[in-house]
Amino acid sequence: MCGVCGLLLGDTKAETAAVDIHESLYFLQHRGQDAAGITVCQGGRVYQCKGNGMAAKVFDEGKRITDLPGFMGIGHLRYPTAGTSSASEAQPFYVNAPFGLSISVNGNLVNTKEIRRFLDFEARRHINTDSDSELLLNVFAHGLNQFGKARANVDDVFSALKDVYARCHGAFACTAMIAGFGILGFRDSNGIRPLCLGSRPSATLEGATDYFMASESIALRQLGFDNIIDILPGQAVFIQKGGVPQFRQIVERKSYTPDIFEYVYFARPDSEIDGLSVHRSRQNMGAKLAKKMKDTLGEKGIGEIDVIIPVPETSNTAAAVLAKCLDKPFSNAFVKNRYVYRTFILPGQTARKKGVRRKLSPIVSEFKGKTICLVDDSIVRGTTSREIVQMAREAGAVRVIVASCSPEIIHPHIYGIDLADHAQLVAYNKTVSEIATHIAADAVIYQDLDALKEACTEAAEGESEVKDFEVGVFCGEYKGEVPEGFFKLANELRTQGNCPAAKATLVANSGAVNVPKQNGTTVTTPENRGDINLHNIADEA
Ligand SMILES: O=P(O)(O)OC[C@H]1O[C@H](OP(=O)(O)OP(=O)(O)O)[C@H](O)[C@@H]1O
Ligand SMILES: NC(=O)CC[C@H](N)C(=O)O
Ligand SMILES: [Mg+2]
Repeated sequence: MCGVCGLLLGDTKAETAAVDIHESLYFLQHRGQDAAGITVCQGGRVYQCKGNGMAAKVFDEGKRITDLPGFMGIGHLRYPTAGTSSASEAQPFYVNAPFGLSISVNGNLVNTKEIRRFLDFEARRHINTDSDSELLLNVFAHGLNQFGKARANVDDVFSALKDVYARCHGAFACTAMIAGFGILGFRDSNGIRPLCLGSRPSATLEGATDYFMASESIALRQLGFDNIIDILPGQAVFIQKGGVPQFRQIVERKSYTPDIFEYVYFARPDSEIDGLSVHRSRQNMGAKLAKKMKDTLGEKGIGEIDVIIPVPETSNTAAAVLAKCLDKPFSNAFVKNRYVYRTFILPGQTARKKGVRRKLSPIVSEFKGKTICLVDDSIVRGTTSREIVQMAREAGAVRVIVASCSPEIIHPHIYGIDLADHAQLVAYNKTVSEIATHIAADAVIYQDLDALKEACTEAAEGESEVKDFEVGVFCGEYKGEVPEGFFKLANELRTQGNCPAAKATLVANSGAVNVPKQNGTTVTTPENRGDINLHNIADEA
């Protein structure tokens, strides 16, 4: 679930776009911890810095920003969900022809094999990595090139996007830059991945306006942007140098169904997505889960619970409301190590497991001799719940109930979350009591899907058009099309690819043909191969 952004300063002589973009990356960091990048443009020339690591590492605490001059640019934070974790797949991606195009993508494509074939044999464009985002950029570039012009106009840009929507299936929210011309934002026809736009008065040129797009509204607000609107499903916006936003419905909207996982886990609580407050949705999840607990455990069962304990950090909001609704004491009895970040989006199960113990530790006195109810936003692979149930017992809890703000996750996520194949999902093919046994809890209680959807729709700040969500992980019905044989192929490639660092699951989604094989000899994986990092100042360290 990457973070993307794009900025165009009203003062075209300004050279500080990278300063603001860099700042915004800190408000989007929770969406991707593996790689970060910024591409800017000054005088028609493109400058870029990107690499593996969090923003602070890649940009060396801001030092590199001075090497990135320009009045417009785009940024990216990567959580790899296709291709590999190689530094060459850090974004933004750049292609020189036509016009010097750069792109930042949040999302996943589901028909990469077909696109790769098209680009290879028909468009005859060279693809240098396993990333699906590089494919999307090249489809766009091919579309623009078809006009055979030395300079594109705004209509050309929108027309080329038609090709992107026609050929690239899946979910995506993208920011793009055309050197010397302007910045572009567009969103898939179901609005699965988020993107919003805001404006602020220019600080350096009177009467001029700066425009900024980002995955989450918090990044806009913290940088002083206002008048925030969501880009709509199938819609694009282009802001030409010195101009105002021009909107175009590129394809008909198929639905308006944002990914419910944004509200459950991904987004920051201080963001609003598609008119729904993430914070309020999580409060509602807590209230609805309290009701489900009453229905499941009855008065006696509820009476036995001594304390409600959140599993920091995402579930804090929901757990506090749940405790209030059940009239129970609430305790922050798991302390979150502030120097450890999100564990779910770490690459590799070993790192994730280690991450949980490093991140959470119990205040023993809060557990001793008690019946506790642990509240988490989701139970996916069960890595977190298995570890924390054990920690709670080690700390002296006599009974441990685990309550999840979202229902059982039994299907893979295919639109930009590395949410595994069925076999890795703890709830797959198990009854609730089998899940409890698996994570060594005395009981597990899950939110119902309808209640979760209501929790989100009831979080509208004013009007929201959103009445339904992408919920494929819970029910197996995805909003976008899923090509025939997609899961079978993904599973086959994943099994063959048995290559932890390269994240075989990701290779599966990329449509790449040469999956590394484990035959006892040392294999060159996409991970340890040298990268060709084109025009990247991060290499000059
Ligand atoms: O069942 P699992 O596979 O462990 O995945 C679910 C857990 O992972 C996430 O936490 P994470 O530590 O990533 O982030 P947070 O601090 O925002 O809660 C999520 O909030 C759950 O706690
Ligand atoms: N999580 C995402 O949005 C990832 C974007 C893209 N599929 C990548 O892996 O780089
Ligand atoms: Mg968590």
